[in-house]
Amino acid sequence: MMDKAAGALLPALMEQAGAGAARLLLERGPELGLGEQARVVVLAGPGNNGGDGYVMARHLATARRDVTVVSAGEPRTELAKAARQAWSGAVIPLASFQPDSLLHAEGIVVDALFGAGFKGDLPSAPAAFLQGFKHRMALDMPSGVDGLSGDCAPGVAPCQLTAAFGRLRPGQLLLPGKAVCGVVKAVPMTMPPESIQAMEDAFPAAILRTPTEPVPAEAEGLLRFFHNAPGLWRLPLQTPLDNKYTRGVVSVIGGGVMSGAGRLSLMGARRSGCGLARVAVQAQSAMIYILGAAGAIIDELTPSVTLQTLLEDKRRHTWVCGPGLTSSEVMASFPVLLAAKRQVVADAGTLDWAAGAPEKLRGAAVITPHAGEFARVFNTPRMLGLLKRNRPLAALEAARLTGAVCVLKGSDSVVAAPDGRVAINTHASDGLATAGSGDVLSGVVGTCLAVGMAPWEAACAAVWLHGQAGQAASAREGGWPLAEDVAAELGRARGLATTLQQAG
Ligand SMILES: NC(=O)C1=CN([C@@H]2O[C@H](COP(=O)(O)OP(=O)(O)OC[C@H]3O[C@@H](n4cnc5c(N)ncnc54)[C@H](O)[C@@H]3O)[C@@H](O)[C@H]2O)[C@@H](O)CC1
Ligand SMILES: Nc1ncnc2c1ncn2[C@@H]1O[C@H](COP(=O)(O)OP(=O)(O)O)[C@@H](O)[C@H]1O
Ligand SMILES: [K+]
Repeated sequence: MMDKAAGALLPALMEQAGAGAARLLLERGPELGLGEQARVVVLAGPGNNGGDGYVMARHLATARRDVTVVSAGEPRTELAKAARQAWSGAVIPLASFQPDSLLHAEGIVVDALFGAGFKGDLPSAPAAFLQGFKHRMALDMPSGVDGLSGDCAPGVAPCQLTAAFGRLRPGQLLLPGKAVCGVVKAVPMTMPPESIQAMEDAFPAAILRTPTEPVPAEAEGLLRFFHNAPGLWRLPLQTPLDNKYTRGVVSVIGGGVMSGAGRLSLMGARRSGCGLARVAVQAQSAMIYILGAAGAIIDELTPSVTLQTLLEDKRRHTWVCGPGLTSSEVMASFPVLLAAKRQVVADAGTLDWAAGAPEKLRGAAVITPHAGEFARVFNTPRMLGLLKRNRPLAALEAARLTGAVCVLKGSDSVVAAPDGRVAINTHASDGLATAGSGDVLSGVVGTCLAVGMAPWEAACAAVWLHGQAGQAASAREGGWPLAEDVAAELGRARGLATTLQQAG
């Protein structure tokens, strides 16, 4: 709960939000196709989002813009009431507003109906009102979008521009919300640390912390969001004292039948900078790995050299288990690795092996399901519901059920740790939607773990490196890279990450 002193800061925040949103509209109106004299209609809801709308209207009027406020309900909060009072223009009840075809085509509606406080179904009259306009700008969120998950209620009117207040919200970055926010622009807000805390208290857990922002002790263990970027984690730099072992050893369980996935994972690990990568594979299938990667060591499994034998080498602490593996290959390796207390990245075949039985993954350091794999492992109605409507919570719950960090892959990957940290990754490329790109990622996670990073930081770093490599490979290949092209960019991605993390 917010204390009194923190509460006293909120009117100033609303003033900054409304003034900043007005400035944003004035600056970006021409890009939205609005003329100099375009009329602005603010649809104000009953909460503080509506309050922001009244403040914005006041600033637009001061800037001599033609602005009309339409009310979709009397203000209910003290803040919104004060903002309403400070607005000296008329307020037209929604039911009395007269439609006007010119206004609808050439003006813009500001969606100040609901923001972070939206719950349930979108009322049809205000939703239809918003939809009637050609141009729309949202304050905080387009009404009907859940600020935490990006879930959209039926009837959401997509906006071309969304003003984010001080901080981004998860729902502005996660699909489907991201798709209806249009361009999201942060309205800078001067916030002393007390106001950051006040905002967090006002909207629990639904703003994104920047990488360098400290987490207050009382937030430890609670759900909290971060934007994934260098600085949130730190990759080790190269030093003259390095040798291949200090850079980390990654071992991959190689599939006997489907070798491509394991080879891509190997490539991901090597290209992202591990000092040594090895593959453990049944002897009869070893040749493809031997011919495919001159710099890797291939350990041929025979009745006399078993996985247990390889595990006697304590330097081989990090393993990738899953890409290209059949269930029997997983059964013969994954439990053995866990019993030997190794750090394991569980992907692909290992996830399929754990279908309907997430407890089988307990002991893994990181799991990397895409939505289909997630649905197979966590197949209860509750988890399937979360997967559909709240990916951050789905990933968090998966992390808590398995004790592993969960990377829920997609165009908006989320990385959740059992302790409540959830990173949202927006640094990626559609070019990554190509077969084998996830296999590459599992190898990168392996490298980040092998070099000594903690599992959540390792997974976040790997997702960012993979995203950066995806962007670079897409640029190089005209938008259509292969997984191999993505892997080829990982060294440069790591170089960039280390530069950026030092700058941050
Ligand atoms: N307090 C602060 O520090 C700041 C708040 N800000 C604004 O405050 C907003 C959040 O304010 P609130 O918590 O008041 O929430 P909202 O203004 O988003 O909405 C809450 C109101 O809408 C009603 N409501 C919610 N869902 C409904 C539905 N489906 N049908 C009908 N009525 C529904 C609720 O009963 C409540 O009256 C943010 O989105 C942001 O715009 C900004 O001013 C920035 C600073
Ligand atoms: N549209 C997209 N934008 C950004 N990243 C994407 C997109 N589509 C897929 N990805 C990323 O590409 C990878 C695909 O992994 P996965 O589905 O496991 O593929 P595969 O099994 O073929 O290796 C994941 O890391 C995912 O986050
Ligand atoms: K809104």
